[in-house]
Amino acid sequence: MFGVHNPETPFKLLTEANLLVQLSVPELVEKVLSRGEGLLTSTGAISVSTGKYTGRSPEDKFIVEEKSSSSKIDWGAINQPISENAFSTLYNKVLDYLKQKNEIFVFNGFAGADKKYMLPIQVINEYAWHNLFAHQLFIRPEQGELDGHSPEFTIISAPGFKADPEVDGTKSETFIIISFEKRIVLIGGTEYAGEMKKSIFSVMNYLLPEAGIMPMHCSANVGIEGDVALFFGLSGTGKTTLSADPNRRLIGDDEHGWSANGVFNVEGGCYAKTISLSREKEPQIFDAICFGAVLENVIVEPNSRAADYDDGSLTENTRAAYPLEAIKNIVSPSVAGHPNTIVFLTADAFGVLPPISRLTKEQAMYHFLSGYTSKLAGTERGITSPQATFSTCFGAPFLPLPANRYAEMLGEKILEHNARVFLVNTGWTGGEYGTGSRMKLGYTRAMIHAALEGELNNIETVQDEIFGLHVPLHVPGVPDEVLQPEKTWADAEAYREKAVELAEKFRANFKKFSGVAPEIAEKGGPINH
Ligand SMILES: Nc1ncnc2c1ncn2[C@@H]1O[C@H](COP(=O)(O)OP(=O)(O)O)[C@@H](O)[C@H]1O
Ligand SMILES: C=C(OP(=O)(O)O)C(=O)O
Ligand SMILES: [Mn+2]
Repeated sequence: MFGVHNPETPFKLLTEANLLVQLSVPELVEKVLSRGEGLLTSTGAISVSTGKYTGRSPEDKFIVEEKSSSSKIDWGAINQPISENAFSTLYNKVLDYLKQKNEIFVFNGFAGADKKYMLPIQVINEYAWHNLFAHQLFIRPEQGELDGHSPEFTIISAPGFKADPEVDGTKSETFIIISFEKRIVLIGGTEYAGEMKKSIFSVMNYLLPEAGIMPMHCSANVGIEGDVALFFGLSGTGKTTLSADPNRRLIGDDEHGWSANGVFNVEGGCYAKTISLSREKEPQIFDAICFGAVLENVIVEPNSRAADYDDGSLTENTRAAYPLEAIKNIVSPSVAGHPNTIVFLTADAFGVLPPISRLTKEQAMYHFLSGYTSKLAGTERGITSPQATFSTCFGAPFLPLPANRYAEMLGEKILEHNARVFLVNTGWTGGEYGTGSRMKLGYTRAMIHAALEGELNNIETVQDEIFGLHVPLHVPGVPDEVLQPEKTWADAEAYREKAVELAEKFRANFKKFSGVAPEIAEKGGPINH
């Protein structure tokens, strides 16, 4: 649909090698096992460990500085430039490296479930398990859909190839490079499979706005009435967990587009965090980890091959990848109408934001732009405990264009479809990280349930004195005192100090949005005292 065919054809350059194209799940599982890449576990999932890189590596991510895209990119710490020369040298080295391999795995499929906006993609992998991951996470072609399939973006992942920063222009042995002109994502040095899915998300964040579609870092599900809900949030805030709901059909757990027709999933699978996973608390996800699923860095008991989800010894960022169909109640294909409820998930490490509050239109814009949350342990290299961050659109690491571009689109959509917006703190309560505790999942689920059922539409709220948020006094299934952060802290003065400190951070951060309508900054943010 984006009309540009991949001008480079890495696939053709690789014909000397042994290309294994479009292997089925059982064939890939056999390859993973026979090549010694992973183990079979007691549920039939395969388990792999990724070595040194167990989360994304944002410092090693680059965009090629090219004429056709350069002026559009929001260059900076997130979108770091690399020269065309450096890219093509590395690209040729990676291809030469892959040509030496006896087996290379190729998946052809799509990103974007709405047929009108589907992006044909190709994933070329050094490892069988990465190709299985691609098969489960991206959209699998249906019968006949590959006739004439011509990739408009190609991912090449060669983790065994290590760059030499001195000569290759990278920062380390690892690199994740997007060339929008050549339509290639080149990955080396890291085995963390999440880089592949999040690279295609970055690509969609570049391509979709040009087609008038809003790309979103959110999960989505739909109720029996056809009511669609979106859950925005940075990694670990609960998108996957909270969108898996027995009463609602899942559209997708992480990446969506919102077009004039409604929302659609970018992907064909889910990528759940599995730390402390239990059937009791998260039954849908627990049961989805069956044959064909991929467990990353989960410790497996050597004899019984049972996964020990409580063991975080390799990383807190243990993961399971499985196709959407592994969840029982899904929408297929993953497209639905316009959302009427939008939830912003924030994991507040300060422990001062209310567990749920209803946002005015100005607050919705303010909080979307601010994207206040925490980076949770393990998802990015070097993050070992929750770190407060302002991540615009709750997905700053994946946005190649300036933030306002996305925020304006959301603002228009919220107004046009009159969606109600809630801010939900899935992070800390009763104190900051270290003294307080993580919000109970059962309470968060009850609050989300009430919000989605419209039970919070016309109820009594109290306005939070520091952030100006409208907090419900009662939510079915949640003790009243849990709803008011100051009541959960042992020391009210300590609470106030922390809250004021966070409000200051909000203000300081918001200064960077100079072009924003003044009423958003004035009416959307913390109250001036
Ligand atoms: N109150 C809560 N709400 C949501 N998730 C919670 C909560 N408390 C603990 N968790 C845990 O936090 C993690 C959320 O991860 P996940 O849903 O995969 O996030 P995301 O999809 O946004 O990256 C899960 O391991 C979940 O069990
Ligand atoms: C996979 C990731 O995020 P999420 O948990 O949001 O899917 C990630 O940030 O690497
Ligand atoms: Mn997720």
